[in-house]
Amino acid sequence: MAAPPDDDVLWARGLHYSYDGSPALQGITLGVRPEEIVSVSGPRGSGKSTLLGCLSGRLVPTEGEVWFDGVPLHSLGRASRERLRRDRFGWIGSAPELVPELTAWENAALPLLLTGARQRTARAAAYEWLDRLDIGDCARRRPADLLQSQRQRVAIARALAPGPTVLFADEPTAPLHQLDRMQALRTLTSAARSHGITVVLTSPEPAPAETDDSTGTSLVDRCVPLVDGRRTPTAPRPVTEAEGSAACSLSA
Ligand SMILES: Nc1ncnc2c1ncn2[C@@H]1O[C@H](COP(=O)(O)OP(=O)(O)OP(=O)(O)O)[C@@H](O)[C@H]1O
Repeated sequence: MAAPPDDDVLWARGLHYSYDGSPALQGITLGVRPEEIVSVSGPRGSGKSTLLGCLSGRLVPTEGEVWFDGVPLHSLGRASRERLRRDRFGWIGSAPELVPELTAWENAALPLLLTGARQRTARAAAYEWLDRLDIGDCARRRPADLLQSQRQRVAIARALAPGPTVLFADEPTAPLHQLDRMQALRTLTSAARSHGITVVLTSPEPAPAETDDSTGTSLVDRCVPLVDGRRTPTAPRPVTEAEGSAACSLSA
């Protein structure tokens, strides 16, 4: 078995995944460099969520390999995989799944508390991220008292507060309005960049949201288009602003 390239923090080769015999991924190979922000795009059912699931250790591929930082995720036992996910990965889903009984800061602090951090440390980190995401004044409110866009920011704070090496975000802006979408994506990508966090996110088609309307710049470094569980040709990296938006829209 060939070792993964040294310069990729996350590397997958020949990934296949089937649901009850129906193929969702059909031989995906993909490398992600440290601190890179990659968007996996494609139409509904193209396998984006399944790919993210396999890369993040939520799903075990039917066939193929996933390596993270030199560790073969695909062959780890369940307990080691869960530990690695907890300690090194962050996850944001398309719906902000917050604990309704907890306040915003308690939700954001939860993963840190679960890894044994002291309450004071977890609270400080939670407040810091909520502030950074411009929702510090919502810290004491419960999810039901927040707007959807604020809840999604709490979910982003919760994913970033433990300082993951890789953040996986499955259509993180899907439930938001167009304006909130761009802002949430800008917030997420700039927070990740400033903290050296690698990001793999999925983006639906049509209307990938990676190009910042206000500046015309691409918020992601690279788009990986999928169709029917396979990669389609993609732009070389690093992409320029024009290439970034073209690569995303071409794959529609
Ligand atoms: N839990 C499941 N059980 C059975 N089939 C599934 C399941 N999840 C996904 N699939 C199927 O696998 C294929 C890929 O689905 P996947 O959700 O990964 O695609 P996607 O690109 O993320 O789609 P969407 O944008 O709709 O979320 C689809 O044909 C889908 O119907």
